[in-house]
Amino acid sequence: MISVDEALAAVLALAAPLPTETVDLAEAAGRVLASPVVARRAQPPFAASAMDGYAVRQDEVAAGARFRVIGEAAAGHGFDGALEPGQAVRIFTGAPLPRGADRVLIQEDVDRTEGGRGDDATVSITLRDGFDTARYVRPAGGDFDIGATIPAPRRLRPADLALIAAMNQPRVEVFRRPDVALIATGDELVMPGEDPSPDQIIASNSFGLKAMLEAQGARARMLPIARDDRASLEQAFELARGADLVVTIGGASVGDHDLVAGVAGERGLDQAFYKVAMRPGKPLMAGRLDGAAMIGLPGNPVSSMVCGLVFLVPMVRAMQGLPAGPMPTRMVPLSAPLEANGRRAHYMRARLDEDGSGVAALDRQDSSLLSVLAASDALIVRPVGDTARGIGERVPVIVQRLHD
Ligand SMILES: Nc1nc2c(c(=O)[nH]1)N[C@H]1C(S)=C(S)[C@@H](COP(=O)(O)OP(=O)(O)OC[C@H]3O[C@@H](n4cnc5c(N)ncnc54)[C@H](O)[C@@H]3O)O[C@H]1N2
Ligand code: MOO
Repeated sequence: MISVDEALAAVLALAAPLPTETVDLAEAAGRVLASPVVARRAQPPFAASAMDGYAVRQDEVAAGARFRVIGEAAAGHGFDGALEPGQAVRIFTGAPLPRGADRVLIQEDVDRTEGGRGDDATVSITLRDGFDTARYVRPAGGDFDIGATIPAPRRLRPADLALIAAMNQPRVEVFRRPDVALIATGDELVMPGEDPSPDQIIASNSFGLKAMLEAQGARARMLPIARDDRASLEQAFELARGADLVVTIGGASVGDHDLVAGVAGERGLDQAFYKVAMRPGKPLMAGRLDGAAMIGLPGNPVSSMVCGLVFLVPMVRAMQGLPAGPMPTRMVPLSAPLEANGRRAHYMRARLDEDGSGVAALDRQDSSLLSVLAASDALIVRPVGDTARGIGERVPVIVQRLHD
């Protein structure tokens, strides 16, 4: 049995970054940027008004000052001329500031007077006492300048997409999504909604894993359930061809019906390891098969989900060019004591206190209990041989990601 760290290093060695592709910005949410984005335009490209009001010269601003309104600047339609002393231009939010102006008076602060008729019509404004002293001018390039750069790799969030659009870049280069084939194995399994015989149960693991992997940017294909015979498993491996990562679920242990390692071996699996010193998840297997990475997950539902989190998530992240490494942990004080740990690293299903300031392991830790997993929002990571821990001691915790 190897350690979790050794197993993680071995699976990450199977997970090189995938080739890149160029996609429309509208399709890029959640993808990982593969090359930096450089602004083709400054934002704002001109000094712009931040408010609706009147553009004037800052050095003329004083309570009671009067200005003649000589024109209008709206968003998308600037004022062509230049502002002379004593003049103002009606201006709206987002409009370019006229030449000569460097201050905007908000319309709430002025009294407007209209005089004359026809060609002689004049509009003037007078600044009231107690006016707002802010300048309300957004300088050119105040958000970003031409050449501003978003570095890669980076998972593109909604705000990034808005920023890239503002930089006038309609497409981005991203890493290809990992294609993951999920193969559930076992005569006891039927799909949800089907009619199980008394000896059967519902195949649940692929649903949790699919959601977990897709939340990380992968595409996960659920292949038909492979039965506990060679032909059925062979067929499933055939259907998995072309995937970047093939994940089997179950059939990994030592029972007479546990066929995965045998069949994968006959198909040329270059095995990296079998069995990891962790709980749950001991009978984990990894290797390379037909040019793809292959991971054999244990069948117990919590084992497969914990292994998914500890190994598959880092793998699909690395395949998308993100830094390769373990799931991040946070040190959180215990709000209930823990017994000493044994010879396998233990990933204990746990709940954070309401305010996140403490964490307690749930009572039942059997690896078949999906209801306990679903009630948890964290995993306490117990190293091999960890001593008993008391209330208030800080322990490493993987937070939330089971529910992402
Ligand atoms: N003599 C030993 N027996 C077992 C050992 C061992 O070391 N010696 N290891 C145990 C551990 S730890 C685990 S974990 C399990 C894993 O075994 P397998 O990977 O071979 O899994 P199965 O036997 O196929 O299934 C285990 C359990 O999980 C259920 N299952 C399987 N697939 C699914 C699925 N897609 N959805 C829902 N549930 C699934 C299956 O029905 C079994 O109940 O082995 C121990 N035994
Ligand atoms: O190590 Mo197994 O994965 O307990 O359930």
